[in-house]
Amino acid sequence: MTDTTLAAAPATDTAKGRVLVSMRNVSKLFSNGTLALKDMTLNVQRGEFLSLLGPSGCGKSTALRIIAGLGEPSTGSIDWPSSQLDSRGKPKGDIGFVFQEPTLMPWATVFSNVYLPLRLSGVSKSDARPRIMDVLASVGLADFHKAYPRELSGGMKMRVSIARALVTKPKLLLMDEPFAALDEITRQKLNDDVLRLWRDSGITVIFVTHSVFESAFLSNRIVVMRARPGQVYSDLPIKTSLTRDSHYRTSEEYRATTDTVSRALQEAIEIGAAGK
Ligand SMILES: Nc1ncnc2c1ncn2[C@@H]1O[C@H](COP(=O)(O)OP(=O)(O)OP(=O)(O)O)[C@@H](O)[C@H]1O
Repeated sequence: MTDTTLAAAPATDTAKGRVLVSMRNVSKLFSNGTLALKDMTLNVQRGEFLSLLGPSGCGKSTALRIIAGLGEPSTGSIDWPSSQLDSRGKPKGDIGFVFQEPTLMPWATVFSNVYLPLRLSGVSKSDARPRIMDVLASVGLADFHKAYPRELSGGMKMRVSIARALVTKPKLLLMDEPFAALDEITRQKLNDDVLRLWRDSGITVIFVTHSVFESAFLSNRIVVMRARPGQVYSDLPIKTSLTRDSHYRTSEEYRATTDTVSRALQEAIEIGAAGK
């Protein structure tokens, strides 16, 4: 007996205390006149694995960067209802970011790459060592701490990038198409690992992807965006009673989920193309 619950709309529980971060009526107009986001409102709940899915150019990365504080909204606001904020209104040390490129320092070992965010916040190497070795073990790279990036495969480099994002123990992990450049088998393996890390740590994840299959496998909520202007088109809770593993990938339930998400994405693409 399967239990897929998919509904086009309200995954937005706005109960205070459960919301980690809110985008409130966020618009972004770039200086070249591109309106990347218009009135985007999104409440991200603690502990969610939320995927932002949408056609190229719909503003997924822009939304993620604004949440991370790497860009400012033109209008609207980002609110952190229950986080301590620094003097610039950003949450203190609460965000890890993984980009599509692993962006490792080629001259530094795996250990030193993962140490970087701790070094920047003044943690000594000896204090950092146990945390670094723990996080490397959690991504399966404990034996590679002395290796250099050139000695690693693409998937291993991405694991280092994930370890570097997690070493500060952030509450929120933002991932911008992290596995798009990897082959399918490596991607599936990393999907399994990210799910395990999410389950074990209780961290909140916002994951940007173009892939219906990846988002349906990973997420407990998928926010489908439309383009021109970038906005939330559909908000889909993804529930399953099955363990998300290799059996789930071939299950009828997963197929039904991907069908529903594909339909929502297709509608979002058509509405964006028609400029409605
Ligand atoms: N710095 C910038 N200056 C001007 N326009 C920008 C800038 N960054 C993004 N844009 C534009 O804003 C829109 C949204 O871009 P964004 O990268 O957020 O979309 P996306 O959904 O992440 O796309 P993709 O899936 O292709 O990565 C696009 O039209 C893009 O060209």
